[in-house]
Amino acid sequence: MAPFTTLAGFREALATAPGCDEAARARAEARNDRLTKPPRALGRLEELAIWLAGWHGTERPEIRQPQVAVFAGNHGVTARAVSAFPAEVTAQMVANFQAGGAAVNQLARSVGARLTVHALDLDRPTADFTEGPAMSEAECVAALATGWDAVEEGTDLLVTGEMGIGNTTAAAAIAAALFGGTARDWVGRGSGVDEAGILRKLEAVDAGLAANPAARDEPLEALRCLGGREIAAMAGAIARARVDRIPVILDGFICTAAAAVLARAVPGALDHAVAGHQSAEMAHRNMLLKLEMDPILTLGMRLGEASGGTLAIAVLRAAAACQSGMATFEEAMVTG
Ligand SMILES: O=C(O)c1ccc[n+]([C@@H]2O[C@H](COP(=O)([O-])O)[C@@H](O)[C@H]2O)c1
Ligand SMILES: Cc1cc2nc[nH]c2cc1C
Repeated sequence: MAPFTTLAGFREALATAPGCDEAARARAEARNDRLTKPPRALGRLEELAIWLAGWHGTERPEIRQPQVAVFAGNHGVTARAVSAFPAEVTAQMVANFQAGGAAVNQLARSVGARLTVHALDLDRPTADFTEGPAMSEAECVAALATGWDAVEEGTDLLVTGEMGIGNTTAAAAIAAALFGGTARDWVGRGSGVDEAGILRKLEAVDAGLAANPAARDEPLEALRCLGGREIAAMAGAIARARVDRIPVILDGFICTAAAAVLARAVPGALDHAVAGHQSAEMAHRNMLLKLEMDPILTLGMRLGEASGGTLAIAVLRAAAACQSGMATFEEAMVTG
């Protein structure tokens, strides 16, 4: 069970998390130097393998039990017509995930990952954040705890993702609160809203920032006041993974906004996380730049539901396979 009952308690749990296994990381680096390839010829794969080694605590990491956790929530701000789709689609897509018919089901199967789906109070949307906080502290803590508890025993790589009509508006508002700027800097098309919808999103984000001044001062207040339950749950799962030294692959724009809350709340909170991909959502690139994260894939995806992060499991697994399975120069008797 989650070891916190307040936002301050959550922050404390995250702040006292251990770092990676530095000795294992150093051994992995030394092993990588002896593998049969010119130095750094595997590019980013080498960096990813060494990072994974540190969090797995072994110079030969292996991904055996990847978990893809998808969280769903509904947003009061959808009353302001900020999405191309109606709010009912959130619950309908949860049913689709459960029946195996969504993109993420196919992607998870193709990389051999276990998919878990977590619907958070879909019949009780958050409050419209243009009028005040989206969640009470108790609601936000409950959503963080759902995410925390969703990480399964034995998981050795976690991907977090979401489903929530209206949540690109919430994520844009969180980004503006954390990184500064106005709605213009962070609002994009989401699931495909038209020009008039973009104007309503811009108005909603600016109104949300004005109605929730504390959001700019305290990252967890940004989450509570502007976020949604699925966004808080992703933050909870990512934090739990940090505490248990489980590496994480982030998905797209909304997932990165959830992660950014943690990075702003506690320095080093995302040391165990990599960006799985860069979404086509306009401001995702800038959010990743602010977090100094280099996405593994850039495929023009903007689906959410953990899709891009799940695909990146294949790259991490390949990186681990090279690090762990390649022969050294001595073993293969190759002149180094
Ligand atoms: O992951 C992304 O970068 C991403 C970009 C645009 C849209 N989405 C998905 O679309 C939904 C939110 O879009 P919207 O237009 O309703 O705010 C939500 O279910 C997300 O999973 C996801
Ligand atoms: C159909 C649909 C599927 C999704 N999957 C994740 N977000 C989504 C948003 C929509 C609208």
